[in-house]
Amino acid sequence: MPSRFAPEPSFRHDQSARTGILLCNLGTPDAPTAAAVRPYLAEFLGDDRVVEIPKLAWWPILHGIILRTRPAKSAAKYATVWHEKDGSPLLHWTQRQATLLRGWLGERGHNVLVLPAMRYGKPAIAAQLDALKKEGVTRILILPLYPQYSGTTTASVFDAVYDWARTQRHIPELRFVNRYHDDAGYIEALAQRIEAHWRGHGRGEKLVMSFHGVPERTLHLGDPYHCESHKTARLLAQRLKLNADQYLLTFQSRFGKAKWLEPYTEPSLIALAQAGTRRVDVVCPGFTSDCLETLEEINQEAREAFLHAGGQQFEYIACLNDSASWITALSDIAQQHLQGWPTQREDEAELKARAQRARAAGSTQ
Ligand SMILES: C=CC1=C(C)c2cc3[nH]c(cc4nc(cc5[nH]c(cc1n2)c(C)c5CCC(=O)O)C(CCC(=O)O)=C4C)c(C)c3C=C
Ligand SMILES: [Fe+2]
Ligand SMILES: [Fe+2]
Repeated sequence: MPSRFAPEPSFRHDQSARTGILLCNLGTPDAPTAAAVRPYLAEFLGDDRVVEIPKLAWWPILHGIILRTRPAKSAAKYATVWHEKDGSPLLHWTQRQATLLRGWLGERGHNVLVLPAMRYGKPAIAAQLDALKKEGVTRILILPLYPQYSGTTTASVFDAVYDWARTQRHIPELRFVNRYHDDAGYIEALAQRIEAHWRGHGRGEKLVMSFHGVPERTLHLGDPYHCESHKTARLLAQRLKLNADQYLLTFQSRFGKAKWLEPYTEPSLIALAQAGTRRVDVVCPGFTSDCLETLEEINQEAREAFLHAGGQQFEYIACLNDSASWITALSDIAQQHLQGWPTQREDEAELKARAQRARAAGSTQ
């Protein structure tokens, strides 16, 4: 009788257990074309963590309207940020973070595999979990690249991992990182990014911290995202010694007609320009990598709106990407959650020796 579980390699007594980290981000299309954006959007907007409207009502809107019109419009925007050699900025930075994280943990003596994964599109979470297992990984830390927990993002990554686990006979040990919105290293990495920009370009009258939005309803239903975004902003402002009128927290990327978290980024920038603010510096602390939402929506569309409304100078401050202070922070966060797992090279050597001793003892009995 065929098994409903994925085939397992034969169990090997002498195989040493390895640890892996899955660095998860949102996802991106394969190319900046309508044909490539359509399946990506179908997967993304078909996720009931992202759009909570009952399927019976949502499916005709998604498939009958949105997926007929939005892919071409989104593709045109993706084309403006797509890198000739590296492709999607989101994928590029996520891959780079995975490579650097493995290297930095390696320098600290940890022998761990680190793979990047995307919740929508490729490399898919299930495929990367399969790849880790193939490498003999038996413990996996799921590390989403979302500092603030949201049901729409963090929980959706976890869903994909649980779905994969349902297909496995031999499930690896799993750990999940929910959040690091108030982690001292993450705040420090953001502060250093901003200070470096100020050193090179001077300082604006207002620092606008723009976070991705979510429907306001989710806040009233218990989602911590709004509060965690506010805490990140407050800690960052404290670290930069900003008083309340020197910075502003806003939410961007509204989708659909429902009310999302306020204040909205673009109308706030227009209001600032109209009130006489000549220069703004804009940073996106909730995005650990530059992507469509930061490079196009903020650095192109929002810039245009601010300048059009009478603003004089718009400074976009790049995301954390592969900055050294961010990779250090990410390594610290990972290390904190790896505690108790034998990832140090000497731990592994000790485990191997113990297994050999046990085998030798067994053979004499
Ligand atoms: C439909 C509702 C959406 C919710 C809720 C949402 C939450 C959310 N998203 C991010 C991070 C990213 N979103 C990105 C793109 C993007 N987001 C939505 C919609 C929602 N996001 C859409 C439809 C798109 C695709 C582009 C478009 O057609 O407008 C991206 C960029 C991806 C890229 O390839 O560069 C990121 C990153 C967060 C953090 C979040 C909730 C907190
Ligand atoms: Fe989004
Ligand atoms: Fe957007």
